[in-house]
Amino acid sequence: MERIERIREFDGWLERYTHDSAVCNCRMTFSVYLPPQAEAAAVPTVYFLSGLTCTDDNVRVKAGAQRYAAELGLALVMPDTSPRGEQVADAPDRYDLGQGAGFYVNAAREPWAAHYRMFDYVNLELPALVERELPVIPGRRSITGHSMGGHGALISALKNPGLYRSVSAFAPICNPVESGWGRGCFAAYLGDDPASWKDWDATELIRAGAEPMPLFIDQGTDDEFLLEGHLRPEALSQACKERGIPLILRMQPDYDHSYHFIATFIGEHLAYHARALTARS
Ligand SMILES: N[C@@H](CCC(=O)N[C@@H](CS)C(=O)NCC(=O)O)C(=O)O
Repeated sequence: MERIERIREFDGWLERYTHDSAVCNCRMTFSVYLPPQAEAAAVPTVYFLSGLTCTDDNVRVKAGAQRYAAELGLALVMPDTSPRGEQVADAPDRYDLGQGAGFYVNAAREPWAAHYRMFDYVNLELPALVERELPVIPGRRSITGHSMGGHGALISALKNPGLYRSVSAFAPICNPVESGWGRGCFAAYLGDDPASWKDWDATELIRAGAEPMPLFIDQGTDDEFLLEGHLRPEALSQACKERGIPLILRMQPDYDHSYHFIATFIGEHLAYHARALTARS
């Protein structure tokens, strides 16, 4: 991998890398924040998966996460949201399909399947690379994300029991098979049979008996995408109740969908992950 940027921040380093991805079959970019503690010893890692229209850049400039990561001694890995490049299929007139909208699934249908394998990228290829090349503790990972990335974080944890010490999400798309955003992407990437979509939907995975794991979610009550029915935390909450999965769902009065909302609560999410990551196992 090639480092293309290195910025001093809170006595640690905000870095950006590009690398050839065998999984996505293209060059990928990601950012990582290494806290000051990483200069003395390897540290645990929190992955942050971003939402529609984002690159690795949005969270690192808007969430204010690095100050907390520096205090807590956590590395933050911030992947891109899709494969990129001229040879990668896209829907240029759509913000919610194609590049910037990988939806953290492995596409099964062309033209998408050639590159859109973000589930394997964020859960397999990227952690292997990060843990080989950077001062992080192998296997000691937690995951969070926003909106489409909150959906990505939830399915990553639910489909890979034991891979993450903890999972949280900001305004996640909880039940994409029932949301406009999810249906649009799933039909394109996975095919016309909605039954095949359920394997990539947190609420459906829980209904189908996913291994119990505590879930921690913050959701603003004034989020326009909540009000339009894209997010459906109530469906996830109901599934968790039926299956005995511990869910902390905090409905935060008056907050919207933006990074102002994320910036308000990111410190609490990182502290939650730090507790799980430093607990004796
Ligand atoms: N209104 C947005 C919809 C997409 C959106 O709100 N994206 C969220 C994630 S779902 C985001 O984080 N956008 C980038 C940012 O706020 O920096 C648009 O049309 O571009």
